[in-house]
Amino acid sequence: MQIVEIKVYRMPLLRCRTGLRARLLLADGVGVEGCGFGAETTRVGEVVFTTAMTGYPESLTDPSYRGQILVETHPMMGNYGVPSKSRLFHGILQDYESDRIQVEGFVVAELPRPSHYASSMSLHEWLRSEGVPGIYRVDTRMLVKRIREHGVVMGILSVYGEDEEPPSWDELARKLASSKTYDERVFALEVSPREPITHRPEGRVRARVAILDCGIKYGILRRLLERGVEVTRYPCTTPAWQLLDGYDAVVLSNGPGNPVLLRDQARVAAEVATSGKPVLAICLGMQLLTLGLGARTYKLPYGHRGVNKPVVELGANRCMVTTHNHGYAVDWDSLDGTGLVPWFRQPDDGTLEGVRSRDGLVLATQFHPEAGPGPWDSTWVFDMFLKLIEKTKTR
Ligand SMILES: NC(=O)CC[C@H](N)C(=O)O
Repeated sequence: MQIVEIKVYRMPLLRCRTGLRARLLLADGVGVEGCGFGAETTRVGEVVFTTAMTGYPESLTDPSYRGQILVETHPMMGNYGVPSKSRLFHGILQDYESDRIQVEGFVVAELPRPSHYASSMSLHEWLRSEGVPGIYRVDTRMLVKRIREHGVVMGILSVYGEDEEPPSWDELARKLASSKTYDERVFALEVSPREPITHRPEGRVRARVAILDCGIKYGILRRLLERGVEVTRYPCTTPAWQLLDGYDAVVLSNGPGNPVLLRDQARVAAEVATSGKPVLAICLGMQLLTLGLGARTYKLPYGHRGVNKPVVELGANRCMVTTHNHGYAVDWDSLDGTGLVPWFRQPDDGTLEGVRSRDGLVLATQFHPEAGPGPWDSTWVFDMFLKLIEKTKTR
């Protein structure tokens, strides 16, 4: 997309504590100047926002944010620093959703100094050590309003030293125009493991589950391991027979990017879903499952990202507050003939938030029942999955 005119917004910048400045340019011509933090580098990504008020270590390491520049609506980020990686849960990092920062860039209004007993470093140090740029002291309300009204846009974020010549807006515009858009890139293969990885629970093994790992959040592993499930994560390119061979059930993971680019994975999802074994599909997993069975997905104008999103369980007359991170959704009207029925609905915009198979063996949520971060209202979905596994094992 060609930028016709650039309009620059600046907050009064007295002094940047980090000694860095930053420029963020959106593809619609909005330029924002602020203080920089993290790495002195330039990155391109789709600019999206989350309404989560906390849980930034989990959001930043969520592989589903790959390819995106994340704006936080909550005005202060970094208050409790960055959790130490020595905190483990069943051998998995306790406060992270993967081993590294996944976002392309981070946009926050204010970056306070951290204070917390479990903090090992500041947000600035963490982003710098992982080569990720950040910008603070910017009007994130203005950015979010624009995205909400005009939809998500591509953007470019550049961090430079306070005494250096800033990259020109034209140069940033040129780099942005020559980059591929988010929707046409396949990110899932970048965050998927190269080889199978097995994690064993502490204590008795109640079930063995194979995961089609297209960028799984560690929270899903934690919720399975604490229930006595041994999990084996397979690369996103694994055929269905391997996921079914010797396992009690299959999990189709969350992951980044446009689901329609993952045709082979959608076929695999449909095969495991019709195998007679229980299947739990989360977020991208639900999109692959529904696509594979003949439904359609579409892009939401500005997505659902937050830890404070209501979903209504259809037929049960109850509502839960849940964690979301999705830019695409499944079309309600395309479920006919798939063997799937609606399960959850988002009451704000009516988005389909979950489906189940008619025989009840396949459970799929568009939201994140593992809630990392987020309220634990929906972790019972994992108990339901375990009950299904136990029922089918003794059949
Ligand atoms: N969290 C996810 O799995 C995201 C799925 C997909 N990439 C989307 O944005 O809709």
